[in-house]
Amino acid sequence: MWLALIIGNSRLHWGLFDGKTLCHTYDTERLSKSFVYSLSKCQTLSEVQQILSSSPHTPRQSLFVGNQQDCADSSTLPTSHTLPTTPSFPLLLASVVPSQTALWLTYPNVGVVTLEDIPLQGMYPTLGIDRALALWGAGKTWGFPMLVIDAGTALTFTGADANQNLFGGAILPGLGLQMATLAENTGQLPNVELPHDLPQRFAVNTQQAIQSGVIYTLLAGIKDFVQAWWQSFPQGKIAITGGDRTLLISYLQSLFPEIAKRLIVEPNLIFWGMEKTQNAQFFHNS
Ligand SMILES: Nc1ncnc2c1ncn2[C@@H]1O[C@H](COP(=O)(O)OP(=O)(O)O)[C@@H](O)[C@H]1O
Ligand SMILES: CC(C)(COP(=O)(O)O)[C@@H](O)C(=O)NCCC(=O)O
Ligand SMILES: [K+]
Repeated sequence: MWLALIIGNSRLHWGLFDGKTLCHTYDTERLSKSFVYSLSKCQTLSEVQQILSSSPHTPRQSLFVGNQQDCADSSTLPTSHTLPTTPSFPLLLASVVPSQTALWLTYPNVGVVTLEDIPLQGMYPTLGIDRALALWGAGKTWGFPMLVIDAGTALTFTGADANQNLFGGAILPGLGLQMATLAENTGQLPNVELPHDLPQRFAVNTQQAIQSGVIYTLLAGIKDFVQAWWQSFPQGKIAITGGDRTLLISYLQSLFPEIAKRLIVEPNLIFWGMEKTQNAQFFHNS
């Protein structure tokens, strides 16, 4: 068993693996140095699950990964399994937040994924590790050419051609960040939640005007990138991930159903990418 930890700009994403099988995922807030220490002292799987799902730093979401056929059910996990030889539960880390990376490097049994661990060609040195991993995970799972849309704190497009060569991509503020930045940097605009359904385009109040502006321009931008991708790669695949994927898919289904139909929706792309690196091979036997 091993833990994968992805440190994004909004929160931490945890994956509990049994070898190649992703058993549980958890999203938590950023955690303290004392939490890192407590996790390192866990001796059993149930202690690890306990600390992740009910620490004072309560996770906002705790999901059972139900779509993996061979995934162990939580009730069948060896909850009293004592860790055999390693002093701490093995942890594989991928982070796009350097200050958080530094904190987690204090964990005794940590491996860090870098771009060098990902066999994609043509990556530039400052490419985000989350983008490279999501692209690798999606391409190895569904095939190349592959374009990944990650609707997280930032919204990113990251594509690779049939030869697993980075084609390129783009970065823009994600849905949440666009809403927040309007509220933070103006005198009269309120903080507004994202609606579940596609709003009216021509709004007649402030709240709906913000929602409309952010959502319709983002959808138009996605449509434009997707069409450009299909122009370069008519058979190219597209996968979407990230915390805002479900909302975006629902908007796309209303506005551009032809595009929505062709998207692969997968919350765990980065975990699949981590599992498919050499680092994870190392953990498969632990
Ligand atoms: N429970 C949640 N907590 C925080 N953000 C959430 C939650 N559910 C959905 N989101 C959305 O997910 C976005 C962040 O996406 P995520 O992929 O988690 O980011 P990152 O990996 O960059 O930390 C936020 O903009 C927010 O709109
Ligand atoms: C673009 C990102 C901020 C996305 O981070 P996230 O929204 O997933 O937290 C991150 O991948 C990053 O810091 N990238 C480095 C620059 C680049 O990819 O070119
Ligand atoms: K992202």
